Amino acid sequence: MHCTLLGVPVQSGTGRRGCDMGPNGLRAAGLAEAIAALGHTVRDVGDLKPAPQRPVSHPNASIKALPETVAWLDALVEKAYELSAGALPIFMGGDHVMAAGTVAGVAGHAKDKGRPLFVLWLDAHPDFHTLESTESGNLHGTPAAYFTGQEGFSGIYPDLVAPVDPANVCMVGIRSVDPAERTGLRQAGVTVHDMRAIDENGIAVLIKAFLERVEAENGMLHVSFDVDFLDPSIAPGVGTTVPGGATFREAHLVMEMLHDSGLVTSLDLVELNPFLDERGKAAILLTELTASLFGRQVMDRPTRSYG
Ligand SMILES: NC(=[NH2+])NCCC[C@H](N)C(=O)O
Ligand SMILES: [Mn+2]
Ligand SMILES: [Mn+2]
Repeated sequence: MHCTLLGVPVQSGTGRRGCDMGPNGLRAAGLAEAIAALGHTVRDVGDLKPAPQRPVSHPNASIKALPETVAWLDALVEKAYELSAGALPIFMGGDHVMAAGTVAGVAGHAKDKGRPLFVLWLDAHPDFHTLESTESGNLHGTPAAYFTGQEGFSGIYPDLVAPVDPANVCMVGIRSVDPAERTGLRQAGVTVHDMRAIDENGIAVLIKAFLERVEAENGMLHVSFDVDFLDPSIAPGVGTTVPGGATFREAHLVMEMLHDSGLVTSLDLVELNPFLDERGKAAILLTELTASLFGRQVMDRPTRSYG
Protein backbone atom coordinates (compact mmCIF):
# COMPACT_ATOMS: atom_id res chain seq x y z
CA MET A 1 0.00 0.00 0.00
CA HIS A 2 1.03 3.62 -0.57
CA CYS A 3 0.43 6.21 2.18
CA THR A 4 0.85 9.95 2.47
CA LEU A 5 1.49 11.63 5.81
CA LEU A 6 0.34 15.22 6.22
CA GLY A 7 0.99 17.25 9.38
CA VAL A 8 -1.83 19.57 10.42
CA PRO A 9 -0.46 21.58 13.37
CA VAL A 10 -3.76 23.27 14.27
CA GLN A 11 -4.49 23.97 17.93
CA SER A 12 -6.97 26.84 17.70
CA GLY A 13 -9.83 24.39 18.32
CA THR A 14 -8.71 23.53 21.85
CA GLY A 15 -8.38 25.47 25.05
CA ARG A 16 -4.85 24.12 25.62
CA ARG A 17 -1.62 24.69 23.77
CA GLY A 18 0.65 21.91 22.56
CA CYS A 19 -1.35 20.12 19.85
CA ASP A 20 0.67 22.06 17.28
CA MET A 21 3.55 19.75 18.27
CA GLY A 22 1.44 16.66 17.53
CA PRO A 23 2.74 16.00 13.99
CA ASN A 24 6.36 16.21 15.15
CA GLY A 25 5.56 14.01 18.15
CA LEU A 26 4.34 11.32 15.78
CA ARG A 27 7.39 11.78 13.57
CA ALA A 28 9.67 11.43 16.62
CA ALA A 29 7.81 8.27 17.64
CA GLY A 30 8.66 6.79 14.24
CA LEU A 31 5.24 6.68 12.58
CA ALA A 32 6.56 6.67 9.00
CA GLU A 33 9.19 4.03 9.81
CA ALA A 34 6.65 1.78 11.56
CA ILE A 35 4.36 1.79 8.52
CA ALA A 36 7.25 1.33 6.07
CA ALA A 37 8.54 -1.65 8.10
CA LEU A 38 5.30 -3.43 7.21
CA GLY A 39 6.14 -3.23 3.52
CA HIS A 40 4.20 -0.09 2.61
CA THR A 41 5.57 3.00 0.92
CA VAL A 42 5.25 6.19 2.95
CA ARG A 43 5.69 9.77 1.85
CA ASP A 44 5.67 12.57 4.42
CA VAL A 45 4.63 15.75 2.62
CA GLY A 46 5.33 17.98 5.64
CA ASP A 47 2.97 20.34 7.42
CA LEU A 48 -0.05 22.16 6.02
CA LYS A 49 -0.24 25.94 6.36
CA PRO A 50 -3.53 27.75 6.99
CA ALA A 51 -5.20 29.76 4.22
CA PRO A 52 -5.46 33.57 4.60
CA GLN A 53 -8.03 34.53 7.25
CA ARG A 54 -11.56 35.51 6.21
CA PRO A 55 -13.60 38.01 8.24
CA VAL A 56 -15.95 35.46 9.85
CA SER A 57 -17.96 36.00 13.02
CA HIS A 58 -20.80 34.40 14.97
CA PRO A 59 -23.22 35.76 17.62
CA ASN A 60 -22.17 33.06 20.13
CA ALA A 61 -19.61 35.08 22.09
CA SER A 62 -18.13 32.00 23.76
CA ILE A 63 -16.56 30.81 20.48
CA LYS A 64 -12.77 30.97 20.51
CA ALA A 65 -10.42 31.59 17.58
CA LEU A 66 -13.02 31.35 14.82
CA PRO A 67 -11.06 33.12 12.01
CA GLU A 68 -7.88 31.13 12.75
CA THR A 69 -9.78 27.86 12.74
CA VAL A 70 -11.67 28.64 9.55
CA ALA A 71 -8.36 29.50 7.84
CA TRP A 72 -7.07 26.01 8.70
CA LEU A 73 -10.27 24.39 7.45
CA ASP A 74 -10.22 26.34 4.18
CA ALA A 75 -6.75 24.96 3.44
CA LEU A 76 -7.44 21.48 4.76
CA VAL A 77 -10.66 20.71 2.87
CA GLU A 78 -8.85 21.36 -0.40
CA LYS A 79 -5.74 19.44 0.60
CA ALA A 80 -7.70 16.43 1.89
CA TYR A 81 -9.72 16.33 -1.34
CA GLU A 82 -6.53 16.42 -3.38
CA LEU A 83 -4.68 13.80 -1.28
CA SER A 84 -7.57 11.34 -1.14
CA ALA A 85 -7.34 10.88 -4.91
CA GLY A 86 -3.87 9.35 -4.47
CA ALA A 87 -2.16 7.28 -1.77
CA LEU A 88 -4.02 6.60 1.48
CA PRO A 89 -3.81 9.85 3.48
CA ILE A 90 -2.90 9.89 7.16
CA PHE A 91 -3.62 13.27 8.75
CA MET A 92 -1.43 13.94 11.79
CA GLY A 93 -3.04 16.45 14.14
CA GLY A 94 -3.48 18.86 15.48
CA ASP A 95 -6.71 19.14 17.46
CA HIS A 96 -9.92 17.41 16.40
CA VAL A 97 -11.43 20.44 14.66
CA MET A 98 -9.29 19.31 11.73
CA ALA A 99 -11.74 16.43 11.12
CA ALA A 100 -14.09 19.12 9.79
CA GLY A 101 -11.54 19.63 7.03
CA THR A 102 -10.36 16.07 6.45
CA VAL A 103 -13.84 14.52 6.35
CA ALA A 104 -15.28 17.30 4.18
CA GLY A 105 -12.40 16.90 1.70
CA VAL A 106 -12.51 13.11 1.64
CA ALA A 107 -16.31 13.23 1.25
CA GLY A 108 -15.89 15.33 -1.89
CA HIS A 109 -13.67 12.63 -3.34
CA ALA A 110 -16.13 9.86 -2.36
CA LYS A 111 -18.86 11.80 -4.13
CA ASP A 112 -16.74 11.99 -7.31
CA LYS A 113 -16.36 8.23 -7.13
CA GLY A 114 -20.07 7.71 -6.54
CA ARG A 115 -19.37 5.81 -3.31
CA PRO A 116 -20.84 6.54 0.14
CA LEU A 117 -18.42 7.73 2.83
CA PHE A 118 -18.54 6.08 6.24
CA VAL A 119 -16.83 7.52 9.33
CA LEU A 120 -15.60 5.53 12.32
CA TRP A 121 -15.23 8.03 15.15
CA LEU A 122 -13.02 6.70 17.98
CA ASP A 123 -13.29 9.24 20.78
CA ALA A 124 -14.41 9.92 24.35
CA HIS A 125 -16.51 12.75 22.87
CA PRO A 126 -18.97 12.97 19.97
CA ASP A 127 -17.78 16.50 19.00
CA PHE A 128 -21.34 17.14 17.83
CA HIS A 129 -21.82 20.77 18.90
CA THR A 130 -23.08 23.40 16.49
CA LEU A 131 -21.71 26.94 16.62
CA GLU A 132 -24.87 27.85 18.57
CA SER A 133 -24.72 25.01 21.08
CA THR A 134 -21.03 24.96 22.06
CA GLU A 135 -20.67 25.93 25.72
CA SER A 136 -16.88 25.84 26.00
CA GLY A 137 -16.41 27.69 22.71
CA ASN A 138 -13.66 25.20 21.82
CA LEU A 139 -14.26 24.39 18.18
CA HIS A 140 -12.77 20.88 18.41
CA GLY A 141 -16.19 20.08 19.87
CA THR A 142 -17.91 20.79 16.51
CA PRO A 143 -16.50 18.80 13.54
CA ALA A 144 -18.98 15.88 13.51
CA ALA A 145 -21.97 18.23 13.51
CA TYR A 146 -20.46 20.16 10.61
CA PHE A 147 -19.56 17.28 8.30
CA THR A 148 -22.96 15.62 8.79
CA GLY A 149 -24.57 18.84 7.60
CA GLN A 150 -26.16 20.12 10.83
CA GLU A 151 -27.39 23.70 10.69
CA GLY A 152 -25.56 26.93 11.36
CA PHE A 153 -22.15 26.41 9.76
CA SER A 154 -22.88 27.76 6.29
CA GLY A 155 -21.02 30.89 5.27
CA ILE A 156 -18.58 30.31 8.16
CA TYR A 157 -16.94 26.87 7.83
CA PRO A 158 -16.15 25.94 4.20
CA ASP A 159 -19.25 25.05 2.14
CA LEU A 160 -19.90 21.30 2.19
CA VAL A 161 -19.97 19.64 -1.23
CA ALA A 162 -21.08 16.32 0.21
CA PRO A 163 -22.45 16.10 3.76
CA VAL A 164 -21.86 12.67 5.32
CA ASP A 165 -25.09 10.78 6.00
CA PRO A 166 -25.35 10.69 9.83
CA ALA A 167 -26.51 7.08 9.48
CA ASN A 168 -23.03 6.29 8.10
CA VAL A 169 -21.25 7.63 11.19
CA CYS A 170 -20.37 5.19 13.96
CA MET A 171 -18.96 6.56 17.22
CA VAL A 172 -17.17 4.23 19.61
CA GLY A 173 -15.69 4.88 23.07
CA ILE A 174 -18.02 7.76 23.91
CA ARG A 175 -18.18 8.73 27.61
CA SER A 176 -18.52 12.52 27.76
CA VAL A 177 -21.55 14.02 26.04
CA ASP A 178 -23.07 17.47 26.58
CA PRO A 179 -26.90 17.75 26.72
CA ALA A 180 -27.23 19.55 23.36
CA GLU A 181 -25.04 16.91 21.74
CA ARG A 182 -27.19 14.09 23.11
CA THR A 183 -30.31 15.59 21.54
CA GLY A 184 -28.58 16.37 18.26
CA LEU A 185 -27.08 12.89 17.90
CA ARG A 186 -30.43 11.24 18.52
CA GLN A 187 -32.25 13.49 16.04
CA ALA A 188 -29.61 13.02 13.35
CA GLY A 189 -29.51 9.24 13.80
CA VAL A 190 -25.79 8.79 14.45
CA THR A 191 -24.79 5.37 15.84
CA VAL A 192 -23.22 6.00 19.25
CA HIS A 193 -21.57 3.11 21.09
CA ASP A 194 -20.75 4.43 24.54
CA MET A 195 -18.38 2.69 26.96
CA ARG A 196 -21.26 0.75 28.44
CA ALA A 197 -22.01 -0.74 25.01
CA ILE A 198 -18.36 -1.82 24.79
CA ASP A 199 -18.50 -3.33 28.29
CA GLU A 200 -21.70 -5.22 27.59
CA ASN A 201 -21.05 -6.46 24.03
CA GLY A 202 -17.32 -6.45 23.61
CA ILE A 203 -15.79 -4.01 21.14
CA ALA A 204 -15.36 -6.63 18.38
CA VAL A 205 -19.10 -7.19 18.00
CA LEU A 206 -19.74 -3.45 17.52
CA ILE A 207 -16.90 -2.93 15.06
CA LYS A 208 -17.77 -6.05 13.06
CA ALA A 209 -21.38 -4.93 12.57
CA PHE A 210 -20.23 -1.55 11.27
CA LEU A 211 -17.57 -2.97 8.94
CA GLU A 212 -20.12 -5.36 7.45
CA ARG A 213 -22.30 -2.40 6.56
CA VAL A 214 -19.42 -0.47 4.98
CA GLU A 215 -18.52 -3.52 2.91
CA ALA A 216 -22.11 -4.27 1.86
CA GLU A 217 -22.55 -0.71 0.62
CA ASN A 218 -19.15 -0.54 -1.12
CA GLY A 219 -18.31 2.44 1.09
CA MET A 220 -15.12 4.37 1.59
CA LEU A 221 -14.09 4.46 5.25
CA HIS A 222 -12.52 7.36 7.11
CA VAL A 223 -11.24 6.60 10.62
CA SER A 224 -10.93 9.55 13.01
CA PHE A 225 -8.83 8.53 16.03
CA ASP A 226 -8.85 10.94 19.00
CA VAL A 227 -6.15 10.11 21.57
CA ASP A 228 -8.74 10.46 24.36
CA PHE A 229 -10.55 7.37 23.00
CA LEU A 230 -7.84 5.58 24.99
CA ASP A 231 -7.80 5.36 28.76
CA PRO A 232 -5.69 8.22 30.17
CA SER A 233 -3.51 5.72 32.08
CA ILE A 234 -2.08 4.44 28.78
CA ALA A 235 -2.30 7.72 26.81
CA PRO A 236 -1.69 10.77 29.00
CA GLY A 237 -0.67 13.09 26.14
CA VAL A 238 -4.03 14.74 25.49
CA GLY A 239 -5.78 17.84 26.79
CA THR A 240 -9.23 16.38 27.40
CA THR A 241 -8.67 13.15 29.35
CA VAL A 242 -11.77 11.26 30.49
CA PRO A 243 -11.39 8.22 32.79
CA GLY A 244 -12.70 4.82 31.75
CA GLY A 245 -11.46 4.75 28.15
CA ALA A 246 -10.54 1.98 25.76
CA THR A 247 -7.86 -0.42 26.96
CA PHE A 248 -4.63 -1.26 25.18
CA ARG A 249 -6.08 -4.54 23.91
CA GLU A 250 -9.46 -3.08 22.87
CA ALA A 251 -7.70 -0.39 20.84
CA HIS A 252 -5.33 -2.83 19.15
CA LEU A 253 -8.20 -5.18 18.37
CA VAL A 254 -10.11 -2.39 16.60
CA MET A 255 -7.03 -1.55 14.55
CA GLU A 256 -6.36 -5.20 13.70
CA MET A 257 -9.96 -5.66 12.57
CA LEU A 258 -9.73 -2.50 10.47
CA HIS A 259 -6.64 -3.89 8.80
CA ASP A 260 -8.20 -7.25 8.09
CA SER A 261 -11.27 -5.57 6.58
CA GLY A 262 -9.18 -3.79 3.96
CA LEU A 263 -11.81 -1.05 3.97
CA VAL A 264 -9.98 1.97 5.43
CA THR A 265 -9.35 4.73 2.88
CA SER A 266 -8.17 7.61 5.14
CA LEU A 267 -7.12 8.20 8.76
CA ASP A 268 -6.90 11.04 11.28
CA LEU A 269 -4.60 10.82 14.31
CA VAL A 270 -5.69 13.75 16.44
CA GLU A 271 -5.41 15.55 19.78
CA LEU A 272 -1.90 14.29 20.59
CA ASN A 273 -0.39 16.91 22.90
CA PRO A 274 3.33 16.17 23.38
CA PHE A 275 3.53 18.95 26.01
CA LEU A 276 1.22 16.90 28.26
CA ASP A 277 2.64 13.49 27.35
CA GLU A 278 4.93 11.39 29.56
CA ARG A 279 8.16 10.54 27.75
CA GLY A 280 6.34 9.96 24.46
CA LYS A 281 3.94 7.38 25.90
CA ALA A 282 0.83 8.44 23.94
CA ALA A 283 2.83 9.22 20.78
CA ILE A 284 4.42 5.77 20.84
CA LEU A 285 1.12 4.01 21.55
CA LEU A 286 -0.57 5.88 18.70
CA THR A 287 2.26 4.79 16.41
CA GLU A 288 1.96 1.15 17.52
CA LEU A 289 -1.81 1.25 17.00
CA THR A 290 -1.31 2.64 13.52
CA ALA A 291 1.10 -0.22 12.83
CA SER A 292 -1.71 -2.64 13.79
CA LEU A 293 -3.99 -0.85 11.34
CA PHE A 294 -1.39 -1.32 8.62
CA GLY A 295 -0.96 -5.03 9.23
CA ARG A 296 1.32 -5.67 12.16
CA GLN A 297 0.21 -8.82 13.95
CA VAL A 298 1.50 -11.09 16.66
CA MET A 299 1.09 -14.34 14.69
CA ASP A 300 0.20 -15.05 11.08
CA ARG A 301 -3.45 -15.87 10.87
CA PRO A 302 -4.78 -18.57 8.59
CA THR A 303 -7.71 -16.47 7.40
CA ARG A 304 -7.63 -12.72 6.97
CA SER A 305 -11.09 -11.85 8.06
CA TYR A 306 -12.81 -9.71 10.61
CA GLY A 307 -15.73 -12.11 10.82
N1 LIG B 1 -12.02 16.84 20.39
C1 LIG B 1 -12.22 16.95 21.68
N2 LIG B 1 -11.29 16.60 22.54
N3 LIG B 1 -13.36 17.48 22.09
C2 LIG B 1 -13.73 17.69 23.44
C3 LIG B 1 -14.99 18.46 23.52
C4 LIG B 1 -15.45 18.62 24.94
C5 LIG B 1 -16.76 19.36 25.12
N4 LIG B 1 -17.88 18.61 24.62
C6 LIG B 1 -16.70 20.73 24.46
O1 LIG B 1 -17.43 20.97 23.53
O2 LIG B 1 -15.92 21.55 24.86
MN1 LIG C 1 -12.57 14.47 19.58
MN1 LIG D 1 -12.15 13.57 22.57
